Amino acid sequence: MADQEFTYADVSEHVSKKDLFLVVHDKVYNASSFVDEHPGGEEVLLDVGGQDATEAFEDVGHSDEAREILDGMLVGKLKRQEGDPKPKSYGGPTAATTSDGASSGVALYAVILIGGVLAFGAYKYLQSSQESH
Ligand code: HEM
Repeated sequence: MADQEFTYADVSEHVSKKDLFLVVHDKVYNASSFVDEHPGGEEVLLDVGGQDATEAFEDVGHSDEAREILDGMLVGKLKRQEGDPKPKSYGGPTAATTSDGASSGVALYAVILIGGVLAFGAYKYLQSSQESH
């Protein structure tokens, strides 16, 4: 049963609470038995029913236990077809923000440093021009 292949069209037919399929990392899961038990609430699962839930699932940073529950609900693989949405590539929750944060941090540091050097230069200049009188 878990070797079965589903297209997006197949998956998108299972969107009710009693019959809820979702896709995580190109695998198809039947989450109907779990909807009522989900600690994050049934609403979020119903929201991604019949769709690719990879991003939503990974964004939350689910535990290994959550992944085991997911494994237990596996019904098959997603069969991609032309015209399907692209696979969601997932680089981790902080991959993009970390590098952004680092570069703007360096820029800020440079501005402070240059400002400090200029102020020190001006101070020295004023001092020396006062002494020469
Ligand atoms: C069928 C797929 C899913 C399974 C098996 C699952 C399972 C779990 C489990 C076991 C927890 C408890 C905390 C943990 O162990 O990480 C949890 C929490 C949570 N889940 Fe899911 N989840 C699924 C899909 C989703 C999706 C698609 C969302 C969408 C945003 C979501 C949102 C949340 C949130 C917000 C919490 C935190 C609840 C809290 O701590 O109050 N989950 N989930």
